[in-house]
Amino acid sequence: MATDSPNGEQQTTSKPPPLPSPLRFSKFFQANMRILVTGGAGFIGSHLVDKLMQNEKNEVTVVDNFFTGSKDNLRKWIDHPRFELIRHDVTQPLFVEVDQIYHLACPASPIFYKYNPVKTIKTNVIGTLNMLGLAKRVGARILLTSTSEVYGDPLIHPQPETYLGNVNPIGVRSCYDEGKRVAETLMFDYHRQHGIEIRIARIFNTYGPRMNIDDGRVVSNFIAQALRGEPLTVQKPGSQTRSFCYVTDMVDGLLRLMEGRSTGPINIGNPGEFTMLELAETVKELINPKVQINMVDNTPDDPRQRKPDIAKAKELLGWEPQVTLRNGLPLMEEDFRSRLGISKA
Ligand SMILES: NC(=O)c1ccc[n+]([C@@H]2O[C@H](COP(=O)([O-])OP(=O)(O)OC[C@H]3O[C@@H](n4cnc5c(N)ncnc54)[C@H](O)[C@@H]3O)[C@@H](O)[C@H]2O)c1
Ligand SMILES: O=C(O)[C@H]1O[C@H](OP(=O)(O)OP(=O)(O)OC[C@H]2O[C@@H](n3ccc(=O)[nH]c3=O)[C@H](O)[C@@H]2O)[C@H](O)[C@@H](O)[C@@H]1O
Repeated sequence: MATDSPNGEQQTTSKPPPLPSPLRFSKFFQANMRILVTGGAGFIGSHLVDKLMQNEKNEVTVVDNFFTGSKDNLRKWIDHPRFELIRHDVTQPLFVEVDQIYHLACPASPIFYKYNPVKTIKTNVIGTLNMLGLAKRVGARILLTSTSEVYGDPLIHPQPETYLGNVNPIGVRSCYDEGKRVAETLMFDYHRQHGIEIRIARIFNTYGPRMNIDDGRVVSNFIAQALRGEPLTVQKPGSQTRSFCYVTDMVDGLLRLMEGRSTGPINIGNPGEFTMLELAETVKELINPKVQINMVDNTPDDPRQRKPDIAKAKELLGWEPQVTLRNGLPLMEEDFRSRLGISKA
C-alpha cells in the first residue's frame, strides 16, 4: 500500500496477508502445503511436480492450457489424492486457495513463442498480473521463471544479475524477452507496493527428458535428428554459444530459491559453455557418428553468446549444477528413443 510521508515523498508499506481459512486452526487440520504450479504440464513444470509430489506434506494443483504441455507428462499423478489438474489459461483470473505459486506458464521454445506473439506477451504480462493478484488475495509466496533472454544479445560475458541487458524491444523475440522483463517488473512492484513475497529465477537453457520431440529447441532438435539419421541443423554461424543445464539440477535450484530468503533475481543455469557446432559434434559422437552436420540459415536477433554467472546462486542458495552435458545427453537420448520407438542397435 502506498502512503505519503510528512515531507511529501511516497513510501511503501507491506500489507499483511489475509487470514487463512478458520479450518487451518481446527484440531484435525492436516497442515499441508498447498502449491500451485502454472505450466505444470510442460517440460520443466512436470519435473518440478514430480519432485514436489515426493513430499507427502504437499498438495499440488497444476493449471495449464496445454499449448505446449501435455497431460501425458503428468499421467502418474492423475487421480492421486494430493494432486489436481485444471485446464485453465493464466490470461484469465484464477480463484484457488494456495500457499505457494510456481509461475511457469509460458511457451519457451522460440518456434512456439513466436507462433502467436500477441498471445505470448499476454501470457507474460496479463498471466503474471493474474497470478500476482491471486498471490495478493491469498497471501501466497510466488516464484516466476524468468529467463536469460532478459539479457538479450549480451554485451557482458558471462552475465551477472546486475547486467541490465541489450534487448531489441521491437524484434520477433520481444514478445518473450520483453514480456519476461515486464513480468519481473510486475513482481517487484507487487512486492514493494503490496508486500507480496516474491522469488525470481533467471533460467538459462535447460534440457532433459520430456522435451517435446518437435520442440524446435537445439538439444531436442539435434537428438531427434541424430536418432532419425537426419542431418543436424546447425544455424549459422555455429559459433554462437549456450550453456545447458540438466532439468533435475534446474528443479533443485527452483526449490531452493522458493524455500530460501532471497527474492532474486538469481541466475540458475550451468556455466559450461558450448558453441552450437561443438554441441552438434558432441551429439554426433555420443548418439550417431554417421550423421551429417548441415549449416542452415539462422533467425533474427539470435543471441551470440550466453553463459550464467552463478556466484549468487552458490552463495545465497548453496546451489550449483551437478550434471555435465556429456552425462545429461545420454539420459535424454534414452527418453527420446523410447518415445520415437528407436532402440539402440
Ligand atoms: N527450458 C528452458 O530452457 C527455459 C529457459 C528459460 C526460461 N524458461 C521458462 O521456464 C518455464 C517453463 O519452460 P519449459 O521449458 O518447461 O516450457 P514448456 O513450453 O514445456 O512449458 C510451458 C507450459 O506452460 C503452458 N502454458 C503456456 N501458455 C499458457 C497459458 N496462457 N496458460 C496456461 N498455461 C500455459 C504450456 O502448455 C506448457 O505446459 C517458462 O516460463 C519458460 O519461459 C525455460
Ligand atoms: O535459456 C533461455 O533463457 C532461453 O533459451 C532458449 O532460447 P534459445 O537459446 O534461442 O534456444 P534454442 O532455440 O534452443 O537455440 C539455441 C541456439 O541453437 C541454435 N539452433 C537451434 C535449433 C537448431 O536446429 N539448430 C541450431 O543451431 C540457435 O540458432 C541458437 O543459437 C529457450 O527456448 C527460451 O525459452 C529460454 O528462455
